[in-house]
Amino acid sequence: MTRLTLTRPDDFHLHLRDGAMLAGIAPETARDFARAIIMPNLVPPVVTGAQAAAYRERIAAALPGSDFTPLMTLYLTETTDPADVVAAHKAGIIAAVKLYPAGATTNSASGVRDFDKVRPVFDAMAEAGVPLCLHGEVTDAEIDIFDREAVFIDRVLDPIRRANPGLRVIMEHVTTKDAVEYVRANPKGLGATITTHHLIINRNNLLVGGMRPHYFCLPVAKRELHRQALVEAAISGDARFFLGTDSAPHSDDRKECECCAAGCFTATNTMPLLAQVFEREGALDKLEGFTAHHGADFYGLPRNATTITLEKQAEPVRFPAKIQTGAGPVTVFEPGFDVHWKVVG
Ligand SMILES: NC(=O)N[C@@H](CC(=O)O)C(=O)O
Ligand SMILES: [Zn+2]
Ligand SMILES: [Zn+2]
Repeated sequence: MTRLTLTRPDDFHLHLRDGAMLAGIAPETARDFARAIIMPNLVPPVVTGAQAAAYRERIAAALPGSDFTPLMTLYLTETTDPADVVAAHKAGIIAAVKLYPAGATTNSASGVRDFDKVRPVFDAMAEAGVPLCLHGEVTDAEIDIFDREAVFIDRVLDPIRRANPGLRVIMEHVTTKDAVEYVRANPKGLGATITTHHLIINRNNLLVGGMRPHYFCLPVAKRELHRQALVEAAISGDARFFLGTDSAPHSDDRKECECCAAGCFTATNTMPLLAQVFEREGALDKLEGFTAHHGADFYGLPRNATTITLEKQAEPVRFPAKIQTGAGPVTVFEPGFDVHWKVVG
């Protein structure tokens, strides 16, 4: 197959940032994607419906003439007002609420420490049908960073789901076989996003032969067997697994320094990279479900009516190495293998 026309994809986990960075990188997503779930971890975070509405306006202003639709989220804190969440969802301002355990990742200091404190919000969300997106890692100093996702499932996620069986939950950017197995074993109300980069790199790519700051993200890439479990889930056709790129731009000076910020930037080349990965697995026929159908169905959104076309090139395709923004250059994720697919329409 050399030409592939798919329903236009959506990105169910995206960082667009704000200000000059937003202006510089938003077109990279809007070029290929119809919609994206926009992460609220700005500084300060997006915590109220009014702030989400204002952020949505700033995104629209950064994309003049584009029909891209940002699907907004609220950043859950221990003082979030359940009534504000429900009202913002009812008004069509937000599509979901995002839970960051305090300290788990970039800009998560205002996240949740005591999960009991947000029970009333979960109850209201379950009642009103508002989905919960999770950064699923514990933050306890004694837990090894490579085990933090698996421990989160047992200690935090499973208890939340038992206490609120009606809550619809999306485990974001899953990185382990454990997470894939947990989703498979819990058929009701549970979905998971998988990033582009976690389908491509394992922890050796991050650490062998020198540390690669542009491969550092959270949750950190795991062993090869986990990457393989993610690929199997993505190409399985199982509708509970869908694309959330977690494209998370940081300017090069924040990546190439003593304390490198976490995040990989894949907005520019995600669809060609995924086509390459799915083709390698003999699963190009599963790419449309993963990138365009499963997530929309999970969120109860209509599937996009427009399409995207990818074409296989004889020569490897060259993508820009960096996107220049008013907030500095951002390095585009480099997969470490030749990519022959190109978006042509
Ligand atoms: N994934 C990351 O490594 N970083 C994200 C935050 C997140 O999604 O955890 C960011 O905002 O930079
Ligand atoms: Zn995260
Ligand atoms: Zn993220």
